[in-house]
Amino acid sequence: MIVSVKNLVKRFDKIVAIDHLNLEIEEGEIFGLLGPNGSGKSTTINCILSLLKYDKGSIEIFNKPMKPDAYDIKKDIGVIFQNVAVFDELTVYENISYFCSLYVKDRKEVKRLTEEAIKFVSLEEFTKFYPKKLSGGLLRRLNIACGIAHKPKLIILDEPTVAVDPQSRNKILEGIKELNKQGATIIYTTHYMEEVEQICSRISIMDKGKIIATGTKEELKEMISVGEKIKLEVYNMNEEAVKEIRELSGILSVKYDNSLLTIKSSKGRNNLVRILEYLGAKEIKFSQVYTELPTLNDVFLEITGKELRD
Ligand SMILES: Nc1ncnc2c1ncn2[C@@H]1O[C@H](COP(=O)(O)OP(=O)(O)OP(=O)(O)O)[C@@H](O)[C@H]1O
Repeated sequence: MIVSVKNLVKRFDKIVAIDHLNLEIEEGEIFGLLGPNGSGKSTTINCILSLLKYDKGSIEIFNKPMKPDAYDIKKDIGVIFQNVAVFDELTVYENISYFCSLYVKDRKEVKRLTEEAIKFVSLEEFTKFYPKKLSGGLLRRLNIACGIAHKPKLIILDEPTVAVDPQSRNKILEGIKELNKQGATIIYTTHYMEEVEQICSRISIMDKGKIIATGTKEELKEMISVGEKIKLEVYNMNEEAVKEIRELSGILSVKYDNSLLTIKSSKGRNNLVRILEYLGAKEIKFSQVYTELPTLNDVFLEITGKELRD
């Protein structure tokens, strides 16, 4: 086991930030911790890293108890925090080299690893730049390079793509997949469901300090009753018709707003056929039919009754 968290409880005075949380992360996973702002993702990470004292529970990393002075464990962990943490007085090259030298003593090896990290995040043209001269996306890439240059076995990224342009975001996500291919286990926290769907092999969904569901994205979507979302543009719909569609078999909910009819149906075949037959029989005209499979937001909505919000 790479990370094992048992019964973790963390309070800030009266706020219970983490409420009896359990996590097991195995070697080779890209593990996603998905939850809205304030759900407890960063607090969980800070406890895992022994940066925060917790009230109850136990944490093991690489099958050894994690403690504030467990340097043998820490040298094999790379952390990339939400807030960029680099030195303004050092250039791109000097920053990466500095962070790498905290873990690696041999100077030649530090140079080799620094150059490799620069190449990995495509900052070759910016090695002599100071952080203040970098755009937001490039700065994030520097932050990542500083966290991974020493080739850690476990890489923890806490919301590394907040306020990043789409191009840098994709580069970051592709980079994470590559680090995983090279052998690193990844923990990735975010409130963007698309990101965990794109890269994570397993996902835990958090809300109010608790893990409310865990599985692959397919398993999570299997847990809920929504099978698909059907959207149709319909122009002459009255309340009676909305009510009758709601009563068709396999229909979970119906919303009609601004000529758009949104229907959530349960798993199973022929839901769309039944709706179209009904509209045909009632001579209700429609155009544009879209169907969507459930998203992780639907999973969150069904379990918690509220939107994950993107
Ligand atoms: N140092 C602190 N003192 C008091 N309360 C805190 C502290 N840090 C976090 N909290 C509270 O603990 C809860 C969990 O916060 P946390 O930052 O872990 O959530 P998060 O999921 O990482 O959210 P975000 O994406 O906004 O960082 C929140 O209610 C937050 O207000």
